[in-house]
Amino acid sequence: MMNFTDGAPGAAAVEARDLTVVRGGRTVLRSLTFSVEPGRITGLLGPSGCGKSTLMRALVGTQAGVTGALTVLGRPAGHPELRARVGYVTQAPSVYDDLTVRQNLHYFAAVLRPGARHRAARAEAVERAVADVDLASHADALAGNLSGGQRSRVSLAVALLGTPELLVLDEPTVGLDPVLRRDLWELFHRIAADRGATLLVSSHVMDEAERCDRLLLMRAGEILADDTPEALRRSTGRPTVEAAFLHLVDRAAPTAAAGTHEDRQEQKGRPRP
Ligand SMILES: Nc1ncnc2c1ncn2[C@@H]1O[C@H](COP(=O)(O)OP(=O)(O)OP(=O)(O)O)[C@@H](O)[C@H]1O
Repeated sequence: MMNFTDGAPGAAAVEARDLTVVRGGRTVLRSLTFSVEPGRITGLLGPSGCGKSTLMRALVGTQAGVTGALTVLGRPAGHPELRARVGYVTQAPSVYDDLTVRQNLHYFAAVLRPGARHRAARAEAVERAVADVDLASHADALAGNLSGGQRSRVSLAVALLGTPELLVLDEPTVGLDPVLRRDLWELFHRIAADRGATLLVSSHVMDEAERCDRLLLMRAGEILADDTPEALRRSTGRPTVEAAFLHLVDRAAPTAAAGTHEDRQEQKGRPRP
């Protein structure tokens, strides 16, 4: 995979050009070109199966079958230097059920910053992350005894430990009640405003689109629109981002059908990874 030259100050947090991903012999992302502004919240929205998780996996360097150019914080996606600079929260909470919330965080903090000399800094980072996700009252509860939403927040706290410059969050609000969803979005905005971090947040809930600074609307492995919520509503003449998205889907329908045919042509000559 190619990469762009090192990022200058103010450069895009993510730059993709002709980014294509083939999974199981099928092209699931096709020739995407976009950039993600630093210090802002970009929403990655689209229906189930459109390729949001695949795109996020490509960004953090865990996806095979990636071609094109993909640069993250001035480095090729997956570069070892990015491990401490990028926080990634998968859809399935990745926490140890037999450890408490605090023990989970101490464990991951030790992986990030091993050694006795970092003990005080680790303890501070753990307490800050617990407070960030509003789990202080459950800090000593076993992760296995938490609700689904609470476990998701532990995962998010793990990603916040290293104060990452880029946070990649795959559907972080799934299964959360409206109050928690609102609180989490407030936290995302605080992280962007106070720390200057860049957030890429996926969702298939269109009302969450209105909370983002910028949107990448996806469908069937393609980007339908890359704009602010306001500009999308204005350019489509629709009152909500959801209505704008549906309008764009209807307009793009013939192209998507053509893409399916291309898929079939591509599959003929391609080895299965
Ligand atoms: N391991 C795999 N092998 C082959 N194809 C896969 C694999 N995992 C996912 N896919 C396909 O890749 C496409 C994109 O999947 P992806 O998980 O990125 O979508 P998504 O937009 O994140 O969906 P959701 O919102 O349901 O999580 C889908 O068509 C899916 O069937």
